[in-house]
Amino acid sequence: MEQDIQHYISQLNDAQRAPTIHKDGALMVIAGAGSGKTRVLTYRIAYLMSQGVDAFNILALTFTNKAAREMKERIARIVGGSEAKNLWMGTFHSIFAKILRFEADKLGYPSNFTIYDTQDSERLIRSIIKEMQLDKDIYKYKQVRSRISSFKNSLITVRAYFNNPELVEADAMAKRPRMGEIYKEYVDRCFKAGAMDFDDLLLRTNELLNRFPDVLAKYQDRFRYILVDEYQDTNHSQYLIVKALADRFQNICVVGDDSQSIYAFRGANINNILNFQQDYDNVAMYRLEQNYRSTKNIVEAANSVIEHNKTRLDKVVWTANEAGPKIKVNRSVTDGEEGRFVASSIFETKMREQVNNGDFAILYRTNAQSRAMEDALRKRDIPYRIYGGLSFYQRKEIKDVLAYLRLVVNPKDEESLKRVINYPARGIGQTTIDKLVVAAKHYGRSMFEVMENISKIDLKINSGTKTKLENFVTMIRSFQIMNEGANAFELTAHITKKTGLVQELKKDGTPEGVARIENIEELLNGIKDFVEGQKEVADATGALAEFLEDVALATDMDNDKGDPDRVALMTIHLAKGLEFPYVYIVGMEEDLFPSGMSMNTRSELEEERRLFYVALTRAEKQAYLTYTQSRYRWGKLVDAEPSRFIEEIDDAYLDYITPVESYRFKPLIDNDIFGEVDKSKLRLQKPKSGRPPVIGNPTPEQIRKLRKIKPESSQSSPASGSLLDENLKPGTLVEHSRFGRGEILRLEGVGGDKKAEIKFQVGGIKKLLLRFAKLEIVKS
Ligand SMILES: Nc1ncnc2c1ncn2[C@@H]1O[C@H](COP(=O)(O)OP(=O)(O)OP(=O)(O)O)[C@@H](O)[C@H]1O
Ligand SMILES: [Mg+2]
Repeated sequence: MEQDIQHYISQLNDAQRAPTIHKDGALMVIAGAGSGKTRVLTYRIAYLMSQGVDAFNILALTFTNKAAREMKERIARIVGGSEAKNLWMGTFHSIFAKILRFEADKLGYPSNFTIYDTQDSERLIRSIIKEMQLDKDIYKYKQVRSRISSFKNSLITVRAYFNNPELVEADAMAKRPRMGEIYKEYVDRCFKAGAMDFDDLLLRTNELLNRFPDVLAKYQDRFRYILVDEYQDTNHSQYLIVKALADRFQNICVVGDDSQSIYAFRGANINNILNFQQDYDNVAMYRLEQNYRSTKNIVEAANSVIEHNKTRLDKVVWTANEAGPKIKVNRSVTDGEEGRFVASSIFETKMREQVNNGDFAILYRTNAQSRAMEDALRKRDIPYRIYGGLSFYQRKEIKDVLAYLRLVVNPKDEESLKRVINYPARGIGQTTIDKLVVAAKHYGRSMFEVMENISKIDLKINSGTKTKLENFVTMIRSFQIMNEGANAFELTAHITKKTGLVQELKKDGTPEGVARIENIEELLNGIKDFVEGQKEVADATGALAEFLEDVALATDMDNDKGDPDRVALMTIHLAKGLEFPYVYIVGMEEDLFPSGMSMNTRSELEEERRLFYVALTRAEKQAYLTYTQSRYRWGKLVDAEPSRFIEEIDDAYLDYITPVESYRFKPLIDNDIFGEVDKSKLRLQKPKSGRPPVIGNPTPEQIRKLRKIKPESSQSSPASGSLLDENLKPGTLVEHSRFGRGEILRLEGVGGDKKAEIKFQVGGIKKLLLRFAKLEIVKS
C-alpha cells in the first residue's frame, strides 16, 4: 500500500501534495474552481489510511451522496476495497441520519423514525394551515415551510422563537402573526408521527451532541479525522456539528472556495470559511492556484467575471491547459429556438468529435427552463436526464408504494397514513380522516393508534366505516408480520398486489397508467438490488428501514439509474463540484440570470455572480452562453435583454455567433461546424465593446409567426449521396482526419442518414454519419 500511495501522491503538484500529507491538526484549503480541492481531500483520506489511521476513525462530508460514492471508489482503488468500506462518507444528512438511528431513543424518537422529504413537510404544513382556518394566500405553505426551515437551520426552537420578540414581530409585520403557532404545531405533529424532516436531521444532531456529553464524547473519539468538501456552503447547523465533533482532536480538514458560495439563500454562511482560523488552534492554510479542468479561455473568462465581486478573498487561478476555443455566445428569438440551437449544436459536436451524450451539460437558473431544452432534444432523439425536477422517488405511484412501506416500518407516520388510507379507494372519506386527525390531537396519540382503538372511542363514525378502518389496520399489521420473515422485495411485491395498487393502475389503461406500472416494476428492481447487496444482513426488518432511509436521502444527483450516456440537464446549483467537456449555460438574460428576485442588494447580486462563476467553471473544453430576445414569463411574452454577466466577461474570450436571420433560414449545422463555412453568409457579428447588439427586436406578432416556423431540417444535407459514398462498401480502406486508418465493416441507412461502421486501427469500431465524416478512400 505504501508504494501505491506514493505513486498517487506523485501525481499531485507541490501545492496539492502539501495539504494531502499534512500531519495532524486543523487545515484549510481555499482555492478556485477546478484546482483539485476534491482530489486533495480524496488522496488525503487514502494517505491517512496508508499511515495507519483506521478507516473507522475517518469522517468525510460531501455535497452529494454521489460525490461520496465516487470518492470511496477512488480510495478503494488506492488502498483496497475492503478497508474503504469502513469509511464514514456521505452528505451531512445521510451521515447524521445514521447516527440518529442509533441514538433516537435519547431524544424520544423511535429508532425507526420516518424521514419526511420536502413534499411531506409541505403537505403537513398545508393541512395545518387549513385546520387552523388561515388564509392560504397569506400563509403560503411554501413560504411557511422555508421560514420554518430557516428557524431550524439557525437552531431557533419553538421556545426560542416565542422568546425572541424580533422574530415574532417580523412575522406580525409580514401579516403572518400565527407563524409561531404553525411552527409549534408542525414540530409537535412531526414528533408524534415519529418523523424528522431534513432540517431535523441536523437540528436533532445538534441537540443530541449538546444534551448528552457522553454521546458527544463517543463520536468525538470515533471521528478522529474529519474532512469537509465545499465548506463554503455549510449552514450554521452543520457548522456547529462539525465544530463539536472536531473539538477534541482538532484533526479537521476543510476545502472550499468563497467564490463558489451559492447557498446563502438557504442559510449557508460564508463566515464559516472566514472564521475558520479563529475556530481552531494553529490552522494551516493552503492555497492551490493551478486549474486542471478547463481551457485557458474558460479559466480567464471566469476570472474576469468574478473580479466584479467586491467581497471575496484574493485568489489566483491559472492553467497550463491550451487556450481552446472562445466561449460561444448565441442569440435566438424565442426560447424554442434557443432549445433548437442547443440541440443541433450538441448533435453536431457529437458527430464531429465522436463524443458521448454524457459529455454535455445544459445548465439553467430555474427548473422551468428545462422544458424548451427537453422538447428540442427529444425531436433530435438525443437522450437526456433531468436532475432536480421530479426525481424517480417523487413520482406519485412510487410515493404511494413507499408510503405503505413506511407505514409498515413506522405506523405512526401521519403523512404516509393519510396518503394511502383511502388509496386505492376503500370508502374512508375525508370527514372520517378529519375526525381521526382531531382525535389524535385530542388524545395526544398518532392517527394509527386511534384507529387501533376505534371500537373503544366514540367518534361518531358509523359501524361500516369502523370496519373499514379496522380492516386497514389488520392489513398493515399483516404486512408487519410478513416483514419479519420475508425480505423487502417479496414484501413490496406482495403489498403492491394486496393493496390493489397495481390493479388500480391497470384499470386506468392509459399510457400514463402503463408508465406508472413500469415505474413500480423499476422500484421493485431497485429493492431487489438492494436486498441482493444486503444478503449478509440477517435482520430483514432492518433492511427495509435502511432501504427507505436511502430513498429518503437520495438527492436528485444520485438518480443514476438506467442508460448512463445522457445529456445532463440541471440547475446551476446542482452542478456544483461537477465537470463536463461541453457546457451550455442557457437563459443568459437580465431578470432571469441574474434572477430578478435577487437583485435587490449588492450581496444578492454577488451571489448570482458567484453562481455564474460556478456555471462557467464546470466546462472543460467549450462553453456556450445562450440568450433569447423574448421569453414567456408568468404566461406573458416579454422582451428580454442579454445578461450583464455576458458583458462582464472580457471580450477577448467571447465569440458571438449566429444572428437571428441566418439561424432561422439556414440551420447552423450547415455552415458553422463543418468547416465549409461561407463567412459572408453567416454575418458573424461581434460588437466592438459593451453589450452584444440586439438587432431589431421583433414584434410579438412576428414572434408568434416565428414560433410556428420550424427551422429547416438539418438532416437533409447536400453532402449526402456524393460520389464518395457510392464508392464505399464493406472492405473499403478509408482514412479519417482524426481516427486515422480503418476498414468499413458495414453500411446502413439511406441518403443523409447513411452510416458506416468502421473498424479503426486505433480506437476500435465507430459508427459515422457519412454526411459529416470526412473520409478519404485509401483502397477500395
Ligand atoms: N495534479 C493533477 N493532475 C492532473 N489532473 C488533476 C490534478 N489535480 C486535479 N486534477 C483534475 O482536475 C479536475 C478538477 O479537480 P477537482 O474536481 O478536484 O477540483 P475542485 O477544486 O474540487 O473543483 P471545484 O471547485 O469545481 O469543486 C478533476 O478532473 C481532477 O481529476
Ligand atoms: Mg470540488
